Amino acid sequence: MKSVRRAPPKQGLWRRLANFHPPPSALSFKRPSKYSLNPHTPYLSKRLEHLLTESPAERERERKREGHGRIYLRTPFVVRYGEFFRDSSGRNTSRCLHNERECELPLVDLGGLSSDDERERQTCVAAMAEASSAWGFFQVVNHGISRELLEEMRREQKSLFEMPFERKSSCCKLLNGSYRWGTPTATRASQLNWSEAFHIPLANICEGNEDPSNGDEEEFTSLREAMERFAGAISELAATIAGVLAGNLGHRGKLPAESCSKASCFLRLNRYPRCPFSQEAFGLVAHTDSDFITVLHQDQVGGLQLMKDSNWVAVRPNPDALIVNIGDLFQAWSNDVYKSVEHRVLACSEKERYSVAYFMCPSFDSFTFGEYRRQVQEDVNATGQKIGLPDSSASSSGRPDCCQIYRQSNIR
Ligand SMILES: O=C(O)CCC(=O)C(=O)O
Ligand SMILES: [Fe+2]
Repeated sequence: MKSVRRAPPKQGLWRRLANFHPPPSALSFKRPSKYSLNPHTPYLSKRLEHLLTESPAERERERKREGHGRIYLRTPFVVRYGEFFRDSSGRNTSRCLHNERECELPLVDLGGLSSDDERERQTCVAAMAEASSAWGFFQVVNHGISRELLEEMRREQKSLFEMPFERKSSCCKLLNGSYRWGTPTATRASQLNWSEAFHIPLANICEGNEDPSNGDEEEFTSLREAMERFAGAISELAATIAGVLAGNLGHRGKLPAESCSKASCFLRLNRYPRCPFSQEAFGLVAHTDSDFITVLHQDQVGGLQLMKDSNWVAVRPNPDALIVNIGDLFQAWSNDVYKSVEHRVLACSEKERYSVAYFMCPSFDSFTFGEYRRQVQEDVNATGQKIGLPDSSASSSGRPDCCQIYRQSNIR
């Protein structure tokens, strides 16, 4: 496997990828390094320690209190990051992020793909291709994933996040090392993700319960089964969509989807806790996805925004639809025909929000996805941006986050 050569700025990996129409290849994937849970300042740590070790009964009491309006006071997010939202006099600062225009994303009925009528099929393909170029995002209905499966996945996701804070970081083989919360490197509100997530390679999900000595595994059987079914269905959907979009560009042979292995694709379970500083906090800061294509199942709370014609627009949730977006690799692979568009999630004070994202990350003959991620990270560190992205105005300091480099945007 050749290593990735550092390319000069302006050309960089991005341009090389753009001219690269890859045959599928074996993928060597490197697991993400273990997430550090302890970026806490000393004067907060004692309190946090207490929070981390609170008993289930204590958590229950806390939940009840939340229900009676005494919310947020002791959550790890507030303890760790509350100081970002106070000015020097100790007052809460306030800046409103919530007045963006709401939009209806292009909606594609995937039923058209299996139509006997060739024109109908072509209309469906054209709608996806058009949206991928003009928006980088679209919604799909009649996507073939049953409502039951989506609901089951959401139920399992919720009970997973219900676990005590400390358990989430080290609970079992299935999840170990995949939990992250907040943004350990953040030094101000604009860099902070007010969210927690499990970022799980498909290989982990499909491994099965191989180590019966690990008592935790049993507890997660229903989660694993739901994830396995969900991952199977959503990866098939992503491969179909990627194949159709690649076919539309004239790539009829081996498609990138075929070079995806279970080790190179991820499920990311996101939870956005209620946030007392929602006027100025991000659930997820502005970023583009570094993968090939992402398929997202979100709940009805809302908060996802994307960049359209240099403005942020809010995506109105549609209960029947999944959201598809183009990642950096697909933009490069398509010679910029399809766009990897910046998006972000706003925090919400009223309701917590859940989403599940599937990241399709193929590999190529000359480099692995892990190498690609490292190169992107180097580019971000050296130049402040992902080389070749259209928006060069963002001042950034990114960090690799499996499938993403979060670009710290100029928004204050
Ligand atoms: O939760 C969402 O709506 C978006 C999630 C996302 O952009 C991501 O995980 O990369
Ligand atoms: Fe994303």
